[in-house]
Amino acid sequence: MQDLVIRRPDDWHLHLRDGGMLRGVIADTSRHFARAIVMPNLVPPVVTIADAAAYRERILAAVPAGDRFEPLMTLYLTEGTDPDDVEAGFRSGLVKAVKLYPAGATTNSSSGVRDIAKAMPVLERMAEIGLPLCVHGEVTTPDVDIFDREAVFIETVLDPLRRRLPDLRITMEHVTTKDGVDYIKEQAANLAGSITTHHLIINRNAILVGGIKPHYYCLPVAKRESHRLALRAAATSGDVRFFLGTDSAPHVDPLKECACGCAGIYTSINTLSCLAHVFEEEGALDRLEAFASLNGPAWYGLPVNAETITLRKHAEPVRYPAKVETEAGPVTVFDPMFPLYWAVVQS
Ligand SMILES: NC(=O)N[C@@H](CC(=O)O)C(=O)O
Ligand SMILES: [Zn+2]
Ligand SMILES: [Zn+2]
Repeated sequence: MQDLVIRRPDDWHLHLRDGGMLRGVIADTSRHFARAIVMPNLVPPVVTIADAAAYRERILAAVPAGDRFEPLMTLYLTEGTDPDDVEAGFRSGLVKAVKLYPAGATTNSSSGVRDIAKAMPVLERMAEIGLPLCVHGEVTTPDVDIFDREAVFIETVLDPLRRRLPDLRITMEHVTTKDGVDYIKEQAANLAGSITTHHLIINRNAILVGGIKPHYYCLPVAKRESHRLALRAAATSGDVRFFLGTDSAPHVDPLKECACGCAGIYTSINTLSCLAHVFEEEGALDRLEAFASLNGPAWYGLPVNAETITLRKHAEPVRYPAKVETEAGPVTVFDPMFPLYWAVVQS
């Protein structure tokens, strides 16, 4: 038996959904994580500070009694977003980031941005006041191959945006490529990247070899092995610019197991077990705390959590349910395809 004590972690990219799904999944996060940056891609999306305040209340109402969990709210950037509303949300402390979804890039992104020039007044204001922009970094151009969409986004959208607004603080979310890792490392300031648990574990073979596996399909789609290795090196390096954003994205099974399945992988319940496994494999258990608990707060200008959690390595594999049952329906849990020995000791 081996114990590892780390500051209580936070999740810097999380989908909690709403209603019965929210009630079904929130405990898997609030059990282990103190805070999470909550994605605004509901239907309809969380666009205004009034939407965010109301959503925050619904989340808090769903947190199990006894858990202390702070949702960090984001606004969904549209071409009509009002800079004054965004600034008011930032000043009040409610809004911690604004999220850019290129229209059509991912789940519930149809209200996102088609022409970034139209969002410029908001982005300029954010650069002025220091409010971070979180980006789903993929182009949606039909002639760009799905495996190249992140690299092309960096070149054609992100880099020009950074040149135009160097003071804008940008989180490149769910980085999936070596190109993304390298780009972040090259920058002197104002750019950081979140990395998911599953992109440290699977490459694209998981989706396609031996039959099509919808529960390994997410966006950005997992890439080839060399990219996974670059992500692992970045996450376990201790570099302050990389931190955990699980992108745990629950969908009910019927919406994934069908002819046109949704993108999203549900990892909240076993993320910390998976991460301890990965960091141990990389000989970097001593850097798990930086990735999961320290680098994110530093980037978002928030205090590190005072509490700690203990991860314990057991002699026998620890078990997780294959599915989480919610009022909305069953949600399949991410299967890392190897046994997990680490688990959080419940206090
Ligand atoms: N990651 C995903 O595959 N899906 C996310 C959207 C997103 O983060 O792009 C979702 O909301 O389901
Ligand atoms: Zn995304
Ligand atoms: Zn996401």
